[in-house]
Amino acid sequence: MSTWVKEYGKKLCTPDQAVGVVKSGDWIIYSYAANTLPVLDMALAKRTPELKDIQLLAGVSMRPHAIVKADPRGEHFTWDCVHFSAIDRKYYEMGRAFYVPLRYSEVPRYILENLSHVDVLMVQVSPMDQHGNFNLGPTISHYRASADRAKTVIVEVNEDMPIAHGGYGNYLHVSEVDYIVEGGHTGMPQIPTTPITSVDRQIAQYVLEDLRDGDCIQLGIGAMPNALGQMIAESDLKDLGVHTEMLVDSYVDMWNAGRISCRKKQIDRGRMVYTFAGGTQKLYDFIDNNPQVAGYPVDYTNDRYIASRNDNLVSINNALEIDLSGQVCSETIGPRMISGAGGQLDFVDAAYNSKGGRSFICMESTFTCAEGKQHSRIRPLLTEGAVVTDTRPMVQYVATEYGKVNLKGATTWQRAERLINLAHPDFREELIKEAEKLRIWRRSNK
Ligand SMILES: CC(=O)SCCNC(=O)CCNC(=O)[C@H](O)C(C)(C)COP(=O)(O)OP(=O)(O)OC[C@H]1O[C@@H](n2cnc3c(N)ncnc32)[C@H](O)[C@@H]1OP(=O)(O)O
Ligand SMILES: CCCC(=O)O
Repeated sequence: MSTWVKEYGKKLCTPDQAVGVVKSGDWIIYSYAANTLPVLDMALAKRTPELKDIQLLAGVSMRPHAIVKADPRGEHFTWDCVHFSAIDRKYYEMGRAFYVPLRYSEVPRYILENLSHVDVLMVQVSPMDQHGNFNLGPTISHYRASADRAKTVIVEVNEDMPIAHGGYGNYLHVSEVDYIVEGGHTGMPQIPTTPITSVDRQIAQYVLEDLRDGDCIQLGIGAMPNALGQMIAESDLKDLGVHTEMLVDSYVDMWNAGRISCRKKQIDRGRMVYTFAGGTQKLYDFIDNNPQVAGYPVDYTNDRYIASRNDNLVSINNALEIDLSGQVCSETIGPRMISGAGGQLDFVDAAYNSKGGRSFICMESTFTCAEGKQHSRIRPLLTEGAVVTDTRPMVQYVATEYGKVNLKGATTWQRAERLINLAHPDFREELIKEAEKLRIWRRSNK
């Protein structure tokens, strides 16, 4: 029996024994994206009545949590989230979740330097290999920093987790783990691709026109960037590279269609670089034991200097609204949290700083609310309480279904004119009147 198998045996315990280490007042690094903790979550939920003031650091939840069901009012566990998914948004609407305003690239440093204490890391892993390594599967993100900082490391083994190749930081070794829980076959969360609308296709078409063979792409979170991924798969582009934050199903389609080779990249040549992946089984099967994908910690993937070492880096991200001066809000509607800053600003910055790089902010020109009323996403001022995700000097191209414009170096009147031309025609007259009041409308504008 190898040393590592013996060590595994000593650390193996039941879920209840493992969560027994948690005490009131602890900070726990908890589930993130496809790294869910179905078994430890159930065990911890059973301890709800006896625990107080537990801080859970989580994000981009892809499965609902037993501890939220056991504590719907948040009297025992606080949900501190670095990015909201639709599930986290529900917790927030219940008054149950809080946001940590951060650029995603900064999360490892936040864990290492800004949290007063990190008591426990709970992380899902694939089964141990013969060298004593537990692979982190599709979520590398901030787990290396978390293991470095946490006083206690608990792993939950999922037999269904793919083995993801990486640059560094994609394994934990049994020697640094305190408790091992065997979760059996708990599957991977399945996130279906959102159907592509005709408006998504129109917007994506404007970006597609600007893509060139050999570009290195980053597609952001949400429906629209993934529509573009589908359209790239159907195009005749070739030798695309990938240096991104989130890997989704459309990258598999682009790969299978022969659009991606990563051969023109300046770093990680031949490899699709990402920090977390979420999608359907097709994506997890693609990652499994595939040396052409490389998972890295987020302070590598999203670092502007590292990402922009790739020439022709093109970032394509979605937004919720933009004001006439070019300030972009992608995370709130007024004061109401929708998602988070994520890696949007990281990649807007990195793409612009890459030789030949370009950054695109894309959005449908309108939003139809539950009452059936249409609202313009291009607004004179951002909705009161909205936060600025990308400051106006950072923003380069903006696209809606009415076209695309470049805001870099544009004056305030040029910005107003260009953005009003991207608005739905029903709102343009009103926007011009407001621009006049804001003194950003030039009489000869059209
Ligand atoms: C991932 C990478 O590789 S890097 C960086 C990418 N990261 C980012 O860009 C971070 C910021 N961006 C985001 O989080 C996303 O792109 C978003 C939120 C802008 C768009 O994401 P999508 O999933 O396409 O958004 P969607 O249109 O489904 O809207 C999300 C929610 O906001 C609501 N919403 C959207 N616009 C409005 C609006 N104008 N008014 C009210 N509600 C709105 C929707 O109804 C939906 O709510 P629900 O799911 O609770 O019912
Ligand atoms: C933080 C993960 C998601 C995003 O960047 O949008």
